[in-house]
Amino acid sequence: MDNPTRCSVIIIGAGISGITAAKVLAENGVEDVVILEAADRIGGRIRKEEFGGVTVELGAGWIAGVGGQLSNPVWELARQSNLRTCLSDYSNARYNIYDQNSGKIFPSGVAAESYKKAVESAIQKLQNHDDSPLAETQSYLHLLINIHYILNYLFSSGPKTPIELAIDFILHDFEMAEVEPISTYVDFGEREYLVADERGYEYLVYKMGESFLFTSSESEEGKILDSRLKLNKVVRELQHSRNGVSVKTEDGCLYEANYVILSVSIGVLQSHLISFSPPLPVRLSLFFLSPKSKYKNKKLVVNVCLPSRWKTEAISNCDIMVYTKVFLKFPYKFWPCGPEKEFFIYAHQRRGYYTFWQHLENAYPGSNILVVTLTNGESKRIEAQSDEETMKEAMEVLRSMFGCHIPNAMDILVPRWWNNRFQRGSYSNYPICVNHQLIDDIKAPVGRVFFTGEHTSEKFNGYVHGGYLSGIDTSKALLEEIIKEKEWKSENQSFLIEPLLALTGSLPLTQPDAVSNNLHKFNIPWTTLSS
Ligand SMILES: Cc1cc2nc3c(=O)[nH]c(=O)nc-3n(C[C@H](O)[C@H](O)[C@H](O)COP(=O)(O)OP(=O)(O)OC[C@H]3O[C@@H](n4cnc5c(N)ncnc54)[C@H](O)[C@@H]3O)c2cc1C
Repeated sequence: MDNPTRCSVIIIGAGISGITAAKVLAENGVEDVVILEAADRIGGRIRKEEFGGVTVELGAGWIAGVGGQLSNPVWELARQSNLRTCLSDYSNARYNIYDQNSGKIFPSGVAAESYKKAVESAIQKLQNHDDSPLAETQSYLHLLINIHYILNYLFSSGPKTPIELAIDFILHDFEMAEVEPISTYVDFGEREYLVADERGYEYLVYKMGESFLFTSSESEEGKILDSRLKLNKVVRELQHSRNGVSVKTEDGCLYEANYVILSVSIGVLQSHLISFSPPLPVRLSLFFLSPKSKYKNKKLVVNVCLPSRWKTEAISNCDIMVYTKVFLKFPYKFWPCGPEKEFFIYAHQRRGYYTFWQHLENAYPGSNILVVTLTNGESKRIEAQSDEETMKEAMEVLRSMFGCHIPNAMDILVPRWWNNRFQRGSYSNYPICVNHQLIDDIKAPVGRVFFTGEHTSEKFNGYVHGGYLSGIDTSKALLEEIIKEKEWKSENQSFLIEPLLALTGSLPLTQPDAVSNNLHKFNIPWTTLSS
C-alpha cells in the first residue's frame, strides 16, 4: 500500500452538504482538505439526466420555500446562476382526480369536498380530544405539521375507498412527508419552483465547487481538475482516535487527517457500508416494571446513556423515505394541458399505485413527457422489477384514465435510489413527534468525526437547502474546534515538549496525552423516564 495521503480535513461525500462544507473551510483558510466521493461525479442526490430530448432531474427537482420574508439560500444560488425554473402549484392536483372505474375526473366539487371534509373532520375530532397534539390546532400551518395525526383520526380504520387512499397518499407521502416541512414554508415562503434548465439543478453544486477548486477552462462549464477532489473513492473504513483519523477506500488507498466531515446519507449510515473503529457509540435501554403507585404496572424505559453510547440508536431511529420519479416519453400528448392541469391523480384501490402524475409541458413545452411519482414500498417494488414491467403497469393505468387509444410510451427512465448503495433512499424522514435529542444525537460529532448532510438539519431535513445549510453549520463547528485545539496546544506547550525531552532521556514518559480533552465529546450520562 502507498504512503497515506495526509491533510487537515477529509470530507466524505461531494453532495451539496460536502461541497458547501469544503467551500466554507477554504474560505476560512483551511484549504488542505481531501474530498472523497464514491460516485464518478459530484452532486449526490441532485442529479440530472438526458431523457427524451430534455434534461430531467432524477433527484431533487424543486426549490421549495420561495417568496417569503427570508430568502431561501438555494434560491439565491439559483438566481446567481440564472437557473431556469417554473412555478409549480400542487394544490390543483386535488381537482384532477381520475376515477379508476370510469376513467373520468371526479367532478371538481366531489374531489374538493372530500379533501376539505377530510381535513375539517380530522381537526374537529382532534380538537375535541384533550390529549391530542392538535387540541390547539387553529391554523393551516399547525395542521400541516400534524398531518399524520389527522389522517390517522380521519381514517381510523385506515382509508378505504380509492379517493380516500389517493388523498391519504398525496397528503402523507407526497406533500407532507417530512416532520416539519413547515419550517421551509414559514421561513422562506410557500412557493415551489421546478428546475427546468439543461445544466441541471446540479449546476449549483458545480458552481460552488468551482469557486474553490481548480477547473479546466476548456469548455464554458469547465471540469473540476483539482487533486483535492477524488472521485470513485468508496470509503469503507474509518478509524478515529484522539490523535486523528484514517480513512480507507475500497481500492485500498489510505488517507489520514486531523478531522473528518462525513456527509453520506442516513440510509448509507444505516447500511454499514462504512465501518467505524472504534464502532459508533450505542445506547443501552433497560426495561422494567415499576413497583411505585404512580407508574404501577407501566413499563418504564430507562435509557442509560453511558459516555458516548448514543449515536447508533439515533441513526437507526431516523426513517428514510424512498421517492421515485418515473419518466415516460410519448410520441404525442394525450393528456389535458391547460391551466391548472400540470398535476393529476389516479385513484386506485391500492394505496400509492401510480397515484401522482405530472406533465412536463410547463417545464419543457413539446417534450411529451409524463412523470409519475411512487414512494416507499411501491418504489422498492418497481426498483426490483424490469423497466418493461413498470412501463406495462404505467400504461395500463394511463389507459384506464385516458382510454385504450393512447399510444405506447417510447421510452422509460426509472431511477433506483433505494438500491444505490451510495444513497439507500431519497431523503430522511424524522418521526412526526420527533424528540429534538434525536436530531442532536445524529448531528453531534464523535471525537474527530463530524456529521453533516440534510439529515442533520433540524429545520430543513429532506431538502436541498437543508443539505446546504448543514454544510455551513458543520464546517463552522469544526472551525471552532480547530481554533480551540490550537489555543489548547499553545497554552500547553510544556506538555508537548516534556515528552520529547523524555525521549532524549531527560524525563520519564509519564506526562498526560498532549491532546485537548475538548476533542472527545463524551456525552454527560443522562437518563430519561418514560411510560
Ligand atoms: C428523488 C428525490 C427527490 C427529491 N426532491 C427534492 C426537491 O424537490 N427539493 C429539495 O429541496 N430536495 C429534494 N430532495 C432531497 C435533496 O436531494 C437532498 O436533501 C440533498 O441533495 C442531500 O444532499 P446531501 O449533501 O446531504 O447528501 P448527498 O447528496 O446524498 O451527498 C452525499 C454524497 O456522499 C457520497 N457517498 C455515499 N457513500 C459514500 C462512501 N462510502 N464513500 C464516499 N462517498 C460516499 C454519495 O455518492 C453522495 O455524493 C430529493 C431527493 C431525491 C432522491
